[in-house]
Amino acid sequence: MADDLAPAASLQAWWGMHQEIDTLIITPRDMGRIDAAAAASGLASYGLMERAGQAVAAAALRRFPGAHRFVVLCGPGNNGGDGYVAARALEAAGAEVAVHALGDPSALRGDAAIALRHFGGAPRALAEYGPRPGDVVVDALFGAGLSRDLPDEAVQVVEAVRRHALPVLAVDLPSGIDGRTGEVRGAAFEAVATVTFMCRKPGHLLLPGRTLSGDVEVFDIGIPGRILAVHAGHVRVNTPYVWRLAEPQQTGATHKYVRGHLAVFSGPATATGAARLSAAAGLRAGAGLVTVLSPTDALFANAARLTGVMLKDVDGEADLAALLEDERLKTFVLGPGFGDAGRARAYAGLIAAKGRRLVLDADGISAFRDTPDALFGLFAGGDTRLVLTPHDGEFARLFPDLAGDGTLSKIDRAQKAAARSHAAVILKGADTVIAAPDGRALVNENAPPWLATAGSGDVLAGIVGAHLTQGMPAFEAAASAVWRHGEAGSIAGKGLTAEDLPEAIPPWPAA
Ligand SMILES: NC(=O)C1=CN([C@@H]2O[C@H](COP(=O)(O)OP(=O)(O)OC[C@H]3O[C@@H](n4cnc5c(N)ncnc54)[C@H](OP(=O)(O)O)[C@@H]3O)[C@@H](O)[C@H]2O)[C@@H](O)CC1
Ligand SMILES: [K+]
Repeated sequence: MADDLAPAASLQAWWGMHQEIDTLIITPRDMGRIDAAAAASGLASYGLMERAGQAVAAAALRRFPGAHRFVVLCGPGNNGGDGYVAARALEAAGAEVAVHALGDPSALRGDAAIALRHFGGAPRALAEYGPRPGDVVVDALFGAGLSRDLPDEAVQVVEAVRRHALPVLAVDLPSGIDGRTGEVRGAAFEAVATVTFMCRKPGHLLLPGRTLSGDVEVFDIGIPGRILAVHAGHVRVNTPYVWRLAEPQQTGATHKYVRGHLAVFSGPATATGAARLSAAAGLRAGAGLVTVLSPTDALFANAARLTGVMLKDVDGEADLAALLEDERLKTFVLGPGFGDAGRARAYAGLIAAKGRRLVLDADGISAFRDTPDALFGLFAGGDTRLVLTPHDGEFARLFPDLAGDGTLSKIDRAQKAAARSHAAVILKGADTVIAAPDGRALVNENAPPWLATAGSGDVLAGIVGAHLTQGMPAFEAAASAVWRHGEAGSIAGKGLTAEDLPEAIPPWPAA
């Protein structure tokens, strides 16, 4: 089709070759591979630990100038090793330092054992730590290697530190946060700040890890970018960097039909507002033309409140089939306020059969709760033409097994769902994840908390539709829509209502 302006395959290749370190999100497993590859390339691994620990000490001194005492809690692995380096550096800076170890320090291996030797002091047992006012806790118990729930001894310290409201600076990750999923394993420190190395991990971006990590400082300990790039996986932060090449090109000569025609299905007379929000957002986000397709009984309700958006009555499959004869109608938004599940399934079937693109949201998603495979089959062939925009509840309707699998991270769930459904999936939340059927995934972080308001999802669906109908590939259309939606939330500001959002959608960022 003429709307395939940027072929998905070349964007995929670009993704593999251009890796801005700030955008990488690396799982603990891949970070382990990176460590191993760095060591195999001749990079002295203790040097990495030394730089990591020094960075932690520098952050502690900078952030907590009024600390009476730094209490460094060291675990049984390399996270503990970073802690011993930090303790040594803090002492060298003239600070008062107490070190407490989980487990037997003489059992430390490798670089962590070297770090303890350089520290030179004798750590006291973790259970002997008694919090005092003025303490700043440097948490080096567990980082990337946390493999099960925190041991009781550590849980007790987490609770004592919380009771005394002591500030915590976490090394790599707050202990208790699973770096792969962002979930809490038993208990976790709540850090004022976290110093991590080279790149952020999923646990820094996925909730609740995102909140518990506080400010995340990423420190470059000197692992070459070429090693990171080889093992970086397919997960990135959702920034314009990752989709800017797919932005719709607009010239002075761009005709409104070239910018694409978007159609949004309205619900019945009692539920028309959601579709109008989508339509208004679609127009503002750059669709050349937007039409609300309305049941006849809702025409007046819609007509009274639409400007700039066109209106057409569609009362069933025959009407829609006739409309689909118009090749310029490329993209549909189905679901906001739609209501009628049977009709939603029939409409989705027709749209798929005619090779059009579909944003399936809200009631459109729920309509397939008993027959998700039928939906996935509709869009199975060719380029990705379906975008699904579920929140967690809607996700569980289409993918109950994935929703119920506690071993999966939110990123894993979105990736598996995208592969299964042949759709770009926007798994919504404060930590929205966008995934493509080919395995690429993005975690979004620009949405302000007040964006979670009634109707906000309808606006997002409209922006996605606008991007699709301008020819963006589905994944890039979805990701950039989530980003612009987040920006709109910040621009509209605290106390916004969904009606404020379309006007606040910003222009495309400068390339
Ligand atoms: N990335 C980099 O480039 C660099 C990374 N560096 C640092 O290395 C850190 C990763 O080190 P790591 O792999 O040794 O893991 P870490 O978090 O110390 O824990 C592993 C130990 O804990 C144990 N253990 C696990 N869970 C447990 C539980 N619930 N309860 C009890 N025990 C448990 C586990 O025992 P096991 O599971 O084997 O029985 C093992 O002994 C990383 O976060 C960063 O700080 C820097 O030094 C510089 C370069
Ligand atoms: K830690």
